[in-house]
Amino acid sequence: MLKIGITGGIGSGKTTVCKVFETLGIPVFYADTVAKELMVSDPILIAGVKKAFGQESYAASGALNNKHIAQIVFNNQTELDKLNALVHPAVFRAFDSWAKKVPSNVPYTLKEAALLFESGSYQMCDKNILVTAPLELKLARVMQRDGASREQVLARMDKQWSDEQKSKMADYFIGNTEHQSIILQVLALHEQFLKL
Ligand SMILES: CC(C)(COP(=O)(O)OP(=O)(O)OC[C@H]1O[C@@H](n2cnc3c(N)ncnc32)[C@H](O)[C@@H]1O)[C@@H](O)C(=O)NCCC(=O)NCCS
Ligand SMILES: Nc1ncnc2c1ncn2[C@@H]1O[C@H](COP(=O)(O)OP(=O)(O)OP(=O)(O)O)[C@@H](O)[C@H]1O
Repeated sequence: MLKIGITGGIGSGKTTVCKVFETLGIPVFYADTVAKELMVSDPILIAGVKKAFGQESYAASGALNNKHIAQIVFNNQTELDKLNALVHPAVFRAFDSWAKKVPSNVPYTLKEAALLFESGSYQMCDKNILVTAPLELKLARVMQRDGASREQVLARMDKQWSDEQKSKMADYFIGNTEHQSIILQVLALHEQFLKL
């Protein structure tokens, strides 16, 4: 089964692009979403997060206190490394078992991850796509989507590799500005992937 990784900086639009692939019947593994699910369901991970970031990492209901954790990790690289070391191996395992269950008649699958290159998970994929957009557009999108401040978004961007770094490792590119059609670019890539 051909596995294609897809990434892009915060607000580049990788999730939006993946929704277009899904309309073509391509199964997508959303690593960031799975990471969040595991953080409230995997007992070992929950214990690790509480130990690293305190009991207040979870509400009494068991819900994750995203704000508490984000406030710690996006302001301190050592704390972020701790969180990544807890979460990423669990996400890798989940991807492995997800991929095994994909029906054999599917031409290829996508793995969408914000940290595809940074975490090394691109190595689990045969080819990788980078979604790009200018910095100001990414900032505006995330500020609007999450109701976040410019500083909060910049703090996350600062913890991700630059597009320049990522582009050295990518095989394909999708530009996502107002002037570029993601639908046409996805269709063109889909045709290429069917021939791989
Ligand atoms: C820190 C947490 C609790 C903040 O939750 P919050 O709801 O505010 O953000 P959310 O998960 O929706 O992420 C939004 C975006 O932030 C960026 N981001 C998230 N985690 C990270 C990270 N570890 N490093 C750099 N950027 C990150 C990504 O661009 C992501 O798409 C959450 O992001 C988390 O658990 N992160 C660790 C898991 C992880 O590394 N996920 C990303 C790749 S698997
Ligand atoms: N081409 C586009 N036109 C209009 N809005 C867009 C476009 N692409 C993305 N957006 C919007 O920008 C926001 C960010 O997009 P999306 O969530 O797909 O980015 P992402 O790269 O997955 O971000 P994150 O790393 O935070 O998960 C969303 O609200 C989305 O609807």
